[in-house]
Amino acid sequence: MRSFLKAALRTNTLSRTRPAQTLASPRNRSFDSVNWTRSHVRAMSASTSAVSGVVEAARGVFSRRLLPSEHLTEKDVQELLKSLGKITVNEVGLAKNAEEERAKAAGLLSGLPFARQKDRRPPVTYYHIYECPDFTVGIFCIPEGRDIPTHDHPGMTVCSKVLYGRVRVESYDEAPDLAGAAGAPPGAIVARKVRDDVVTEGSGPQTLFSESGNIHRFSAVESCAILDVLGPPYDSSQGREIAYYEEDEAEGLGLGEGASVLRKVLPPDDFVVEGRPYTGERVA
Ligand SMILES: N[C@@H](CS(=O)O)C(=O)O
Repeated sequence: MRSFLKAALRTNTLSRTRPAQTLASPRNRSFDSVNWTRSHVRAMSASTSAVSGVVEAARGVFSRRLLPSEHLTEKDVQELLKSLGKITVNEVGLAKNAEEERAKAAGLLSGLPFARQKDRRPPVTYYHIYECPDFTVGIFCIPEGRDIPTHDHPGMTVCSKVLYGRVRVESYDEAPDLAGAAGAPPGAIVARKVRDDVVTEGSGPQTLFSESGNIHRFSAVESCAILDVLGPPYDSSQGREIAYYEEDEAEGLGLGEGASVLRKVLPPDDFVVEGRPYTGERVA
């Protein structure tokens, strides 16, 4: 069973009581055609679309190139980043969500019942757009105050674009060079925090590579949507199994300035990703 699904099933009853297709991630993303809405069908008539442009550019990076993902550089993903730059909430069917979230953030909907449901801890949602053996494309929506916990993308490259909202990105690089790193507790790695900032739609597309910024956490400062292209996909049979981490106390271990100790953990109990039917432009 794919690792994400295993983790999700392990984590909570909500997951177990829902039909399998409501759980989704790049590792579990098949949707039934009944989920397609009218707008989706309308979009099918378009012969090309900005979303198809992203898929085509991703093919150029992950399918046609002989270079393994581990060796990709900024230069190799430029076309893909350019095509991601053209995507807005309109192309992916999230204009209404974005409008509602902006209104909530501005306090305009504070009298309405759903605005009072903060304690319900809404889940992260996932809109599956496309997958093939070389890469996957989908959108994660993270409600304000929730996160995608610290995790890695072994041997993978990920190009992303924030479509709305504000997300804090904390990224780490493994740092075997740090003094004392070899003495990390079993099941832990020594890493350097290489990034801690807030990203918005205006920040433009971003990339993480197999050796840089590969471990990260997304925390929604405001509810946000992130379009992700991951290549190659997670696949435990190929050594690309997702791992989750928690930061341990590094002080007193003599690891040197800026060192973090990341201990491998199971995903938190309340971390659940629910699938939603994608209603945006169809991939030609
Ligand atoms: N790679 C994460 C999502 S993220 O890095 O945007 C996952 O597939 O769960």
